[in-house]
Amino acid sequence: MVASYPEVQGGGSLILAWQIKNKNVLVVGGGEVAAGRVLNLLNADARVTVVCPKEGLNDEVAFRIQQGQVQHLNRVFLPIDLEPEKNVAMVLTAIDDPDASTRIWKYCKKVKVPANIADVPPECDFYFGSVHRDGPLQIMVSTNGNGPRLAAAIRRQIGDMLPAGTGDSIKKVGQLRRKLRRIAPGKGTEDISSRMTWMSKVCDQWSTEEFNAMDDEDMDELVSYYTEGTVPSFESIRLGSKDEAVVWEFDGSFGWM
Ligand SMILES: C[C@@]1(CC(=O)O)C2=NC(=C\c3[nH]c(c(CCC(=O)O)c3CC(=O)O)Cc3[nH]c(c(CC(=O)O)c3CCC(=O)O)/C=C3\N/C(=C\2)[C@@H](CCC(=O)O)[C@]3(C)CC(=O)O)/[C@H]1CCC(=O)O
Ligand SMILES: NC(=O)c1ccc[n+]([C@@H]2O[C@H](COP(=O)([O-])OP(=O)(O)OC[C@H]3O[C@@H](n4cnc5c(N)ncnc54)[C@H](O)[C@@H]3O)[C@@H](O)[C@H]2O)c1
Repeated sequence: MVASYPEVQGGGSLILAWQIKNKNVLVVGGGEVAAGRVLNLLNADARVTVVCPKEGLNDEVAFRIQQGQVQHLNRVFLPIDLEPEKNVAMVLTAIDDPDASTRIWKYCKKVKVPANIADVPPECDFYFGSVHRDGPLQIMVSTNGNGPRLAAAIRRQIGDMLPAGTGDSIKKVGQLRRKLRRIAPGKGTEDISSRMTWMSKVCDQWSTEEFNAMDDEDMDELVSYYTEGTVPSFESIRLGSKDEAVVWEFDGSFGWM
C-alpha cells in the first residue's frame, strides 16, 4: 500500500499563536530591538515589564513607559526579576552585552522560563517572525533563522496580495460564529460537527465582500437557516424571504468530507 500522508519535512519550527494575554513578560534591554518586542507583546495584551537603565531607553520604549503601557525597572537585569512570585511567563532579551545575555539565558533555563535571546539563535526557545496584521488576522513569516530581512519582504508581498477588507471579513465571521453558538449552544459531538459543517459551507460560499456587506440583521437572517441545514446566498439574505431564497442543499453529512 502506498501511503498518501503528508511528507514530514523536519527542520522547521512549531508555529503557534501563543495566548500571552494578561501574563507577565520580562523584556531585558530598552533599545530598538526591545521596542519591537514590546509592541509585539502589547499587541497580544501581555503585561510587560522592561528592565533597563534609564539612559539606555530609546524614544519609543521611553514613551510606552511614560504612557503606562509597560512597567519599568531602572537598572540592569537581576536574578530577583525571575523569582517565582513574579510569575514571569516569558523572557525576551535585546541587549548589547553578549556575556550578560548568556548569563540571563542560563538563569532562564534554571528557573524554566522560555526565553528569546536576540542575536543568539541557539539560546532561543522560540524565534520571532515577521507579522502581517489586519484586525484579527495575523500572518507570521519565518525563514527559520535563514534570512530575517527576507522574511519581512515576503510578509509585505503576502499582505499586498490579500483583498482589501480581509481583516473586517474575519471579524464578521467571528460575530457570525458567536451568534450561531447562541442559537445552537449544544455541546455534544453532533452539535459541534453540525455547527462546523454549516460554518465551513458558509465560509466556502461567501466572499470577503459579502461578509463585509453583511449587517447585524443579515447575520440574524443567515443563522436562522442553520436549523434547516441550508446555506443561502447573500442575495437571498438581502431579499429576506426564505421562499425565494437560493439555497445550497445541506447533504446531511456531519464532519469532514
Ligand atoms: C523577522 C524579525 C522579527 C522580529 O525581530 O521582530 C526577526 N528579525 C528581524 C529583522 C532583522 N534581524 C536582523 C536584521 C539585519 C539583516 C540580516 O542579518 O538579515 C534584520 C533586518 C532588518 O533589521 O531590517 C539581524 C539578526 N537577526 C537574527 C540575528 C542572529 C543570527 O542570525 O545569528 C541577527 C544578526 C545577524 C548577524 O550577526 O549578522 C536572528 C533572528 N531574527 C529573527 C527575527 C529570528 C529569525 C526569523 C526568521 O528567520 O525568519 C531570529 C533567529 C531570532 C529572533 O530574533 O527571534 C525581524 C523582521 C521584522 C519585520 O520587519 O517584519
Ligand atoms: N534578532 C534581531 O532581530 C536583531 C536585529 C537587530 C539587532 N539585534 C541584536 O539585538 C541586540 C540589541 O539591539 P538594539 O539595537 O536594541 O541595541 P541597543 O544598543 O539599542 O540597546 C541595547 C540595550 O540593552 C541595555 N542593556 C545592556 N545590558 C543590559 C542588562 N544587563 N540589563 C538590562 N539592560 C541592558 C542597554 O541599556 C540598551 O538599552 C544587539 O545585540 C543587536 O545586535 C537583533
